[in-house]
Amino acid sequence: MEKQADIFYRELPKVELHAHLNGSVSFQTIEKLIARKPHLNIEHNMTAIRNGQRRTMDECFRVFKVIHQLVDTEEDIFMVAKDVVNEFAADGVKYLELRSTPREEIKTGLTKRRYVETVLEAVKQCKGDGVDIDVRFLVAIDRRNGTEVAMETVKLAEDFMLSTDGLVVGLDLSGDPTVGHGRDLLPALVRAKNCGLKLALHLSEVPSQLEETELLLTLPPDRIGHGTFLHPDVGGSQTLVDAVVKNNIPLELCLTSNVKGQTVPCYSEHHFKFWYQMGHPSVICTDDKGVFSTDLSQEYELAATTFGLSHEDVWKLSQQAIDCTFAPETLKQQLKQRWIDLRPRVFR
Ligand SMILES: CNc1ncnc2c1ncn2[C@@H]1O[C@H](COP(=O)(O)O)[C@@H](O)[C@H]1O
Ligand SMILES: [Zn+2]
Repeated sequence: MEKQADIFYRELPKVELHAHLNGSVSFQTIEKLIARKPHLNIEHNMTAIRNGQRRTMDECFRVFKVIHQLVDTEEDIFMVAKDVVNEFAADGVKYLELRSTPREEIKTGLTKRRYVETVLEAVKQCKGDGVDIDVRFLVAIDRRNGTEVAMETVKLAEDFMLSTDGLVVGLDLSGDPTVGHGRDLLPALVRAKNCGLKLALHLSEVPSQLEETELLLTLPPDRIGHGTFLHPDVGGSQTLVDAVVKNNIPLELCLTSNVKGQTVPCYSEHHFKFWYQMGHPSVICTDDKGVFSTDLSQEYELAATTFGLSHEDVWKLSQQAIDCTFAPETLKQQLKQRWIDLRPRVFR
């Protein structure tokens, strides 16, 4: 991260609903990982996209491969997860839904089950240390891996949902949007929905996904990641917009991710404007705070300065995000109370 957001945005209590674990690894943590694995010859410019830089989506997905090389043992995952949770807390995030793709690494003996357990152990340790943040986890399906792996992932998520006292709340569908098709993943997603896992799906992140989005909206998902190409002005359709509105599906919007990944030409043309003006539930998120060199305070500040939002508007935006979480009702109520308690400090 290169520039700090104004104090109002840092002190604003925030909810982060769209954060990929390995995309959220900070410069400092990358430093520690590089020191652990000098033989990989990985440099910082291979793991983060600095301000003013742009990458194609393809290049973005190559960055994740580099980070995955650096994060391939239980120890690495534990450290990364702890650091990421602490960093979000330090940025004023009070509730975080973290997502990650369970990975098997034959070389190091890492299994998908241990992968998830390790992330959850890190989350619990943070809680035990008194870090001021509530964390929940979404198990991610990488769309490139197809039908069978998706189904296995759902089964794993289901097991964890039942055995972790509500820490695992749902499923994410992510991965390179130019690879694979949602129709192959539909049976796994239907199963997930039927067993009570909440669904946060990356939809229409690139222009070519109209048909897939139409299909996956029939589930319907509980939240949509990006939804960049849903509306008719950018090649989507009114039918898609109507389906999202009718089902009241919140959108997770990640300004810097979309601008740096070049699916949106500039901040002022971000689809936040379209959905926010309609009064549709829209949640500002980071996506990959490490890779895109940002944090949630900065994303709120960027939304405010780009679209002329007052501090009061920004406050409402962060408060309304509570209702878009997959947290149980009791936790939502506690969070709403926190917002009330913290307000005088933020507006002093
Ligand atoms: C930029 N837009 C994006 N679109 C789609 N998927 C993305 C993404 N950013 C990240 N991921 C997904 O998250 C993984 C890295 O974190 P984890 O190893 O799971 O913790 C990536 O490999 C990709 O599958
Ligand atoms: Zn994402």
